[in-house]
Amino acid sequence: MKIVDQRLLESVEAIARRAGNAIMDIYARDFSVEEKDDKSPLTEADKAAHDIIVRELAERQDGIPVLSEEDVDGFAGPDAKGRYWLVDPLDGTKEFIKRNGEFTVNIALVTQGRVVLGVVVAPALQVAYAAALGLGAYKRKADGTRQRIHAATKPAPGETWRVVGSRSHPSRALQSWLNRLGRHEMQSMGSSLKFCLVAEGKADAYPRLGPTSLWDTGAAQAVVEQAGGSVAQLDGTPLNYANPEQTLNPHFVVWGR
Ligand SMILES: Nc1ncnc2c1ncn2[C@@H]1O[C@H](COP(=O)(O)O)[C@@H](OP(=O)(O)O)[C@H]1O
Ligand SMILES: [Mg+2]
Repeated sequence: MKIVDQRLLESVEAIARRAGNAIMDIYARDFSVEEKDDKSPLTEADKAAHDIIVRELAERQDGIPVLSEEDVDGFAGPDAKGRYWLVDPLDGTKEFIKRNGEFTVNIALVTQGRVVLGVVVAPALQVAYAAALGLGAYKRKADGTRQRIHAATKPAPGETWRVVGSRSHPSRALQSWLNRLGRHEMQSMGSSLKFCLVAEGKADAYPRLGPTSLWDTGAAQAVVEQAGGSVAQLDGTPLNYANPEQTLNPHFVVWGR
C-alpha cells in the first residue's frame, strides 16, 4: 500500500538536511549546554534544528500536528485521521557534545499508531536514511547517491550475532539478555544510528532495555521496517505510536530479517 509518495519523502529528507546544516554550523564552533528538567543536556543546536523543522513542516500546510522532543507541550494530539509528525531535532545530544559525530535529525510521519515515513539524517557523517511504506528504505551517501538497503537475515545456529548497543546507556538487564542470546560481538553507537545499522545489514540486533521516548525511535523504526527488519516489544508485538500522550517507549529489540 502506498500512502506516502516519493515527493513527500524527498521533501521531508530536505527539511531534515537543512536542520542538519544548522546543527553543523553550531558543531563547528563553541556552543553552550543547558540541563533540562530531567537532567538531560540541551544545546543551541537542538533548538535551532527544532525551529527549522517546525517552521518548514508548517509551511507544507497539510495541517498535520507536530510532536517534537523540544515542544511536547505544544502538541494537542493527532489530527482526525490519526496523523502526526514525530520529531527528534537532535538525537544523541551527548554524542554531539562529545563531538564524535554519532547524532541524528529524525522526522517520522505516524498514521493510526504506525510509522509510515521516516527520515534519519546524520549530518556529521554525511549519510541519510529514508523510508516509507510501499517505497522501501534507502541510504544516501555523502556524494548524493542513493541505494536501497536491506536488513540481514539472522545468524544461523552457532554463528556470531552482531549486536549494536548504546554508547551512553549500558545496563545489567542488557548484559543478561546478551548472555541468553549466545555468541555475539558488540558494537557501540550513539543515537538512532543503531537502528540504521540493523536496517542496512551491518548489525543483527539492537536491544534497548532502557528508557527511550517516541521521538527517539519513530523515524528509524520506519527505516528498519521498510528494510525488512522489525522493532519488537519484549512481548513480540511491534513498537507503536498509538498513544502519544504517553511519550515513553517500553523496552524493545530491533531485529533484522
Ligand atoms: N531516562 C531517560 N528517559 C527517556 N529517554 C532517555 C533516558 N535516557 C536516555 N534517553 C533517550 O536516549 C537517547 C540517547 O540514546 P543513546 O544513548 O542510544 O544515544 C536520548 O536522546 P536525545 O539525545 O535526543 O535526548 C534520550 O531521549
Ligand atoms: Mg533523542
